[in-house]
Parts: sequence; C-alpha cells; structure tokens
Amino acid sequence: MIDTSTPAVRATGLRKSFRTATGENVVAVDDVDLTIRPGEIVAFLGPNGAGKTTTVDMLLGLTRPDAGTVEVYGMAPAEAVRAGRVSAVMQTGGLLNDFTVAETVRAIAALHGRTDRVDVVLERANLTALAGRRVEACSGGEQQRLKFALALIPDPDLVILDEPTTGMDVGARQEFWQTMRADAALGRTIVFATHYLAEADEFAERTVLMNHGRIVHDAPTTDVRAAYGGRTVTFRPPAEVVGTDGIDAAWLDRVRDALAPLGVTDLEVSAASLEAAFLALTAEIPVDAILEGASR
Ligand SMILES: Nc1ncnc2c1ncn2[C@@H]1O[C@H](COP(=O)(O)OP(=O)(O)OP(=O)(O)O)[C@@H](O)[C@H]1O
Repeated sequence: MIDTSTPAVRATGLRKSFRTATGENVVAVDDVDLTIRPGEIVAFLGPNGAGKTTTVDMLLGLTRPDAGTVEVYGMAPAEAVRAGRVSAVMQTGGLLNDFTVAETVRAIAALHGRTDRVDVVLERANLTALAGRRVEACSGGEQQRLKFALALIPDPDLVILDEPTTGMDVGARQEFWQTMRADAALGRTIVFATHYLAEADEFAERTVLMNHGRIVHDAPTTDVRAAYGGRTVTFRPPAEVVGTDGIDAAWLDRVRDALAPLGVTDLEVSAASLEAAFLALTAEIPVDAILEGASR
C-alpha cells in the first residue's frame, strides 16, 4: 500500500486569504511549507482560527490556494481524491438520519464501485455490532466512526481528519482513537487537526503547531511534550481561595512570590488547556497573562 518514494503531501508557500462580510481581509494561511512522508501520523494543533481547516481544505483540493502549490502523492489534490489515494473525515458534512449504519456504508461503497469493502470498513471502524442501527440513533462518537468508515472505503493511502472528536465525551474520544490507532498500525498515513494537546500527544508522532496561519513549531511530538510537559506544575488550591470568579488574585500573587526563588516559571493553576500549552510553547504572552487566564 505504501509508496515511500513520493511524499504523501508536499505543500510549498501556501497562502489563503478571505474577505469577511464586513470587507476585512483575513489571512487564514500564511506561507505554509509542509512535507509529510508516507506512513507518518501528523497532528495539526492550534487554537480556533489558527488556519488548520483552511490548510486541510487546500490539501484536499476543496479550497484553491491564493499562492503556493500542493501535491498529494505527486498529484493535484482533487486528482488524488478521485484516484482514491486520499480521503477525509470533515467537521461538517451530513449523514442521512434514516439510513442504518450498514446502509450508509453500502450506499457510499456502491458510489465508489467498492461494495467489496463494506464488511472490512465496518470492522475497521468498530461498527460491525452497530450495523443495523439507524444513524439518528447513533451517538456523536459513533457517527464520527461511521464517517471514518466511509473515508476508508477507497482504501486510501492518506486519511485527513478535521477535528474528528469535537463534542465527544472522554470515553467516546478514547474509543475513536483506539479505532484510529488500530488502523494506522497497518501503515496508513494520517493527518488530523485538533484542539487537544492530549490527542496530539497520544496519537501523533509529529506535531505541527499552527497559529495565525503560520506553522510555529514542527517537531516530533515527544519534543513538544518535553517543551511543555517538562515544566508544568498543576495543583489544587485550598477551597477558601476559590470563588465563582476563579482563584483569588492576591493568593495567586503569594504563590508566585513563594515559587519565584525556586526558579519555577510557567506555573499553571488549572488543568492543562491547549491555550496554556500553546502559549508556553510559543511564548507569545508573558507568564502573568497565563496565570490570569487560568484563574478566570
Ligand atoms: N470562508 C471564510 N470566510 C471568511 N473567513 C474565513 C473563512 N474560512 C476561514 N476564515 C477565517 O480564516 C481564519 C482561519 O480559519 P480556520 O477555520 O482555517 O482555522 P482553524 O484553525 O481550523 O480554526 P477552528 O479550530 O476554529 O476550526 C479564521 O480567522 C477564520 O475566521
């Protein structure tokens, strides 16, 4: 299945701007260069508006770049999609509520001329037991797994997923990634956009951090973890300093003063959020601002 000589994705100088309803020009993607090798598992990590979806759309030929080039397995993206080399699980895009899981898979498999793939993709997406269930009776997580099953029908070399677990609870998210992991172990190239640092950490070998349309960090995920996880302290403050508005600011100042002589920086006072991780990694905002943000 894997052709190792041609990159799965080669993008150079990608740019895309949009004009908003108020006539403002928004640069969504700003000079992005990216090469993804066959077999890699890559996370696009970044906050809202970072440019992840616009980048993904260009990789799939859904949006035409203003400048730059994209090749997927050496082809124009739309051609790669047509050839069944790449497919996607997008944030939007409906399933038909009245169909069952199996009917949905059979219908799309018929369109692809790949009815031979129905059973295998149901199994890969861990949906065999739910085959007779109507789509409207499936949970959000099950519906995303169904979209994943549909993406697998052409047996693509590359699967691109745009924030596939948004809105899922922790259990559903874990189940989704278990399914993905089992499939990726067979050698498929996987690129996914996410808000969740934990997802990149657990699943991706490589993390591409985006902010304001640019790639600000592109490294093995273990390096991202070291840059972030290695210098974070999380703790539970005493109940009396926690109010409805957050943690008492004067008390936080005392914590900061107490820890300063120990050389502690980037202290977090909430569960690790992507924003805090992202700020720590890109050092865009001073630590004080992170503390204030976390205490709100
Ligand atoms: N069709 C559009 N028209 C106008 N602006 C757009 C359009 N699509 C995206 N943008 C803007 O481009 C920027 C990047 O958006 P994009 O959806 O690519 O980011 P993202 O990282 O995927 O964010 P999210 O995590 O919220 O999905 C944002 O400022 C967004 O408002």
